[in-house]
Amino acid sequence: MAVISVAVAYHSGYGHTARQAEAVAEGARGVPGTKVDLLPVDAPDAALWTALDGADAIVFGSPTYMGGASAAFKAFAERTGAVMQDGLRWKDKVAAGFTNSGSMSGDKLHTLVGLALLAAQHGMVWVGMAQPAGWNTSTGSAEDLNRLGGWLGALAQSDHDLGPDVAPPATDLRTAAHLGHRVATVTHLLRRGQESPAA
Ligand SMILES: Cc1cc2nc3c(=O)[nH]c(=O)nc-3n(C[C@H](O)[C@H](O)[C@H](O)COP(=O)(O)O)c2cc1C
Repeated sequence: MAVISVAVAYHSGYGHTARQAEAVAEGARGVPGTKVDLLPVDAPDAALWTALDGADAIVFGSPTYMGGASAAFKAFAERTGAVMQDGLRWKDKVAAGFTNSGSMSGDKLHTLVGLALLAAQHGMVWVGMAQPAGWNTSTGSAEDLNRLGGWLGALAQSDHDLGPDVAPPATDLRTAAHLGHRVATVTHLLRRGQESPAA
């Protein structure tokens, strides 16, 4: 079996989104033949760009600050312009995204849309949740997978008065792990397709 690599490229100002990133990584690691790198992007150095260049899939993650990605994540995203100008160097890599914020909605969708556009600008192949929304029936609960009902990427919510040791809650970490697992699975499928192209 071919080994594929998934990079989780994220920013976290206060540690909550870092917990979500770890859960995405754990979900990806659960797919046999998958190597995973957890990569903070707030101090981009040569090692970061080398790791991202070598990854088969990149999962972008940011807290939602003021209704969008954090300034630190945006600074990283702007620096990827050099990758785009270098002949779309990340073209055909798999991409996905996640975000965490204080409010249930918190305008998180806007952050995810920004992450998906970043991937589109790079010619990457976006993978969504492939998971129905939870907690939207009279018998549903906050423990449902995908309780916040996102399709484009994984959503998490962290109460403002709780530290990253307890927030986001386990239910959102399971949702993040689901996305990581999905990304690794799709990346393996694409790799197999590249190895056995249709006649
Ligand atoms: C500058 C700033 C802006 C924020 N803007 C939002 C927002 O637009 N919506 C929201 O729900 N929460 C907002 N929050 C709350 C954060 O998203 C929340 O505390 C999150 O858990 C922080 O993640 P982190 O610990 O990874 O930085 C904001 C927090 C900060 C510091």
